[in-house]
Amino acid sequence: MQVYLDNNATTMVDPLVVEAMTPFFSELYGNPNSLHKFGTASHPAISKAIDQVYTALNASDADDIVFTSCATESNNWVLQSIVTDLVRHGEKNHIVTTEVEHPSILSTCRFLEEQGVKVTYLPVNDQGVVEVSTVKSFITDKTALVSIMWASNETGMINPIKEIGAICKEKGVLFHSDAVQAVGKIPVDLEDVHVDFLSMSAHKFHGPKGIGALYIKNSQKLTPLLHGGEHMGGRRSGTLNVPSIVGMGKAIELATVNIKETAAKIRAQRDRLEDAILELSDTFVVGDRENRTPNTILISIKGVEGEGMLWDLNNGQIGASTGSACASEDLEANTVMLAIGADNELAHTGIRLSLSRFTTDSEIDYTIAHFKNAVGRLRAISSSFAKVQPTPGGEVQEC
Ligand SMILES: Cc1ncc(COP(=O)(O)O)c(CNc2co[nH]c2=O)c1O
Repeated sequence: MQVYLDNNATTMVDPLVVEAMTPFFSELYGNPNSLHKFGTASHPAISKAIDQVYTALNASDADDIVFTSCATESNNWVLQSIVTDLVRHGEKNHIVTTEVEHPSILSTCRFLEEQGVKVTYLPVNDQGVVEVSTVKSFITDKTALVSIMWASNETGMINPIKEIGAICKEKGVLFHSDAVQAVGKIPVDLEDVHVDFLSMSAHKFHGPKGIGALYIKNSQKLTPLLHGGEHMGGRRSGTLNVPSIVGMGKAIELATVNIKETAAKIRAQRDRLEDAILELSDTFVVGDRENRTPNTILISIKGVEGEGMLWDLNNGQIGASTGSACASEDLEANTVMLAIGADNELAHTGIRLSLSRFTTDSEIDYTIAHFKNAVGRLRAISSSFAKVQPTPGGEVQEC
């Protein structure tokens, strides 16, 4: 049996999405900007995909949805263009974000700091969530943008976006949320929650890789990151990736049409897996279940290196991760676990398991059995998990 539990890294493309995309590779393949019928033939499908994204986010017609190549591009676009529009020529020079954002936010902020932009990296609490009062206390009259992720890719923990958005609106500060791990997993209603910009990525909700989008409220001015054509109303140049745009539209529709029922099914499987693993001694899960995306577990197993556990799981045909794939190649401690106060040893023991609507009950059963055996094996050879075993004479010895 093969079990894929790394859906926060990327997901399988839903076969129904592949079916929707197929005609636009070799049949309706014209450039949508061409005036002939080969180009205009794809326009209805592009319009439908845009409508599917608007519907999924409950966005207003006054807002813009601009397709990008990925959420990394969307995040770079907002941060770099806010500097172009509000910092270089204006009185503002400050960005507020958190210590636990995705590298596409943190690395871009560090790049902007090299250009003189002031960035505040807010701490998170022991649940990995940023406190509303903390955000409020660091906004000044020089703050150009607040950028805070809707849900963590590492822990699944959900930030108080509605409250933060209300504060930003009240203070007249632009607010961006990287919602990559929220869209398609939990309800995102932009009539109910105020954000000026929102990033999303199709391959996180069973759409194709290489396509994302940026939501822009009320057509807010935002200098393009990519120049060189009138695509997407001059917002983002580059020939439209029609198959992937169609795929993103179909994927977001499938992911959100029954989102509450789907989330409940995934959560039940996640909780059963989590409960079983927590029966093991010296284990703990980051964050409470009520304020977490339904598919994610970041669990610490004392005495078991995360990479060693990944290797054992992989040998058992189970795919998981120690955190963001963007950082998985190195053997560094999990930054989020360090941020919530875990010591360095503990921060090396994090394993992230992320389910999807395609995860089956038998896959959960198999994972529970393998996980428990793996922990026993790995702890038996772990120097940091010394066991105290009674000897025949009753003396106790370290081993
Ligand atoms: C919160 C968040 N923002 C941005 C990105 C980048 O999205 P992309 O550019 O469309 O790929 C990711 C991908 N996160 C992960 C990729 O691999 N493991 C992860 O947790 C993410 O989780």
